[in-house]
Amino acid sequence: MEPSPVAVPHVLVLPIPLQGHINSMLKLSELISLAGFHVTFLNTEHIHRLLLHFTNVTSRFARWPGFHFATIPDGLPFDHPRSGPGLVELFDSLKITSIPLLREMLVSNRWGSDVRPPVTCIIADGIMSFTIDVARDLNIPTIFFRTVSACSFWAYFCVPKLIEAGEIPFRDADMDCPITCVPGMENFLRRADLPGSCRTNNLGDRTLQFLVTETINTTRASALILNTFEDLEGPILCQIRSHCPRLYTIGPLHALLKTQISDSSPSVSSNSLWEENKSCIRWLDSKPLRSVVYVSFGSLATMTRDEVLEFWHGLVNSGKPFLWVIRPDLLARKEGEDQILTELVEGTRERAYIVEWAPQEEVLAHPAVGGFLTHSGWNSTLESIYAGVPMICWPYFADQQINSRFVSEVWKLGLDMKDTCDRLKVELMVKEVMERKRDEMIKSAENMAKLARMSVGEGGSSSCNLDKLIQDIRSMCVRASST
Ligand SMILES: O=c1ccn([C@@H]2O[C@H](COP(=O)(O)OP(=O)(O)O[C@H]3O[C@H](CO)[C@@H](O)[C@H](O)[C@H]3O)[C@@H](O)[C@H]2O)c(=O)[nH]1
Repeated sequence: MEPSPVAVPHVLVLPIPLQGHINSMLKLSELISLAGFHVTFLNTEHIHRLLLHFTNVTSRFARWPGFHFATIPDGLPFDHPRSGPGLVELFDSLKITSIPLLREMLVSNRWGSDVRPPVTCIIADGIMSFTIDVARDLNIPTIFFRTVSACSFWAYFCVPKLIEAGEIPFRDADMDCPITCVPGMENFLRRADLPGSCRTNNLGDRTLQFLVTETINTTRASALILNTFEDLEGPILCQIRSHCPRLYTIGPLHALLKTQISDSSPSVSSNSLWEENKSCIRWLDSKPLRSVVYVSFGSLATMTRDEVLEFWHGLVNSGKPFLWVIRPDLLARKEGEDQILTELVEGTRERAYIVEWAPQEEVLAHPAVGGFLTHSGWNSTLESIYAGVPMICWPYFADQQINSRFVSEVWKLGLDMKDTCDRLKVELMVKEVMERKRDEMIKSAENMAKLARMSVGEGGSSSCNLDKLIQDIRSMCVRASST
């Protein structure tokens, strides 16, 4: 009997409810919607409320007739912080709440309708491997999207090998000691550069176990999507392909979206969970070419009062103007410490601009920005690479530790100041990037930006891989419906 053709695939997109993940998943969803697919984007109620409040997602996605949002509870009380130490509770609660709900909703065809077929494919965040078990029972192919760099993915993948070789747990406190068991990184990787959770003496550490298991589970998925590009991480991608042969690199995703959807200016495509303060663009307009240091530590990092002060003094002493994003929850605040923010604003009125959240892509594309002091989150790193802005890296946790090593040692796009936080070092790093090494840094940043632009342009690797992904989703759905 002829298999019944599936006219239009229906993809269920399942993000982790955190800014860096939601942002990338929404961008991917727009690209898939552009191909004419039905897309259901499953948000937690909490994240959906924030998105509706701070962005124009409803009107923006209205242009895709096949796209719709759906929501599920995350199982936590309304006022739970869902960040910092609360992240573990979020993950635990998601697992307990989501698995039965997801199964029930798929079985009852909750997201299908007269005009929308049942779900035919799932694209899940790559650290939600429980999806595979649910989907497999229902014969639905699952593709994983890992929102981190290929280099950090590969390092997590190699952790069992590192344990077997006795490289972790570390035998002493020498963090410069070379790590030799991650193929492709033998010449430059040190203990200090391994993803944050490897810095433990307890191999049963929950975060380490979780990330390693989730990474290895990727081999069970039908395919893997990474937000990176071949010219940036080619040698590491070869290593990953020997375990996950169906690998689509479609980064930088924000740039691919811009090239595929011509009216997608940065401000139009914001997926921010905080209110963007656009007044900083006017402030940047008044500053000379490449004179400003942009400072942001992403959506999750927190800092102590002393760390904030060291950065502040270092930046002020560098003599450069700076634009600093200080999220309302950046400071691990204790009583009386709110005062510090007022002092910062007052003390830097001449040369600095402080906002709670910025339109980051627009800031990085601004000609006045000459350097980016960043926590090395993967989205920020890619956005900086695409904009051709050299980086000063102060990694906070997880993948950021290895991203910063690649930025400084492999791609030569900036400097890595991990594990230090003192005003002299900050001042020195800023001066290196903005003055002493300025020309060489700008040259390599511009070269890499050019490669990034080529990868998302017509015939570029990421653009072709997106086409291939779209075709493969169609064929996966036809195959699944015929078995
Ligand atoms: O004022 C700001 C600050 C940030 N952003 C955006 O927020 C995102 C931040 O993402 P990222 O740089 O990846 O940092 P995190 O929010 O910390 O991301 C988490 O998720 C990333 C992707 O998985 C990981 O690489 C990080 O380690 C993890 O902390 C980026 O798109 C920024 O453009 C803004 O729009 N405005």
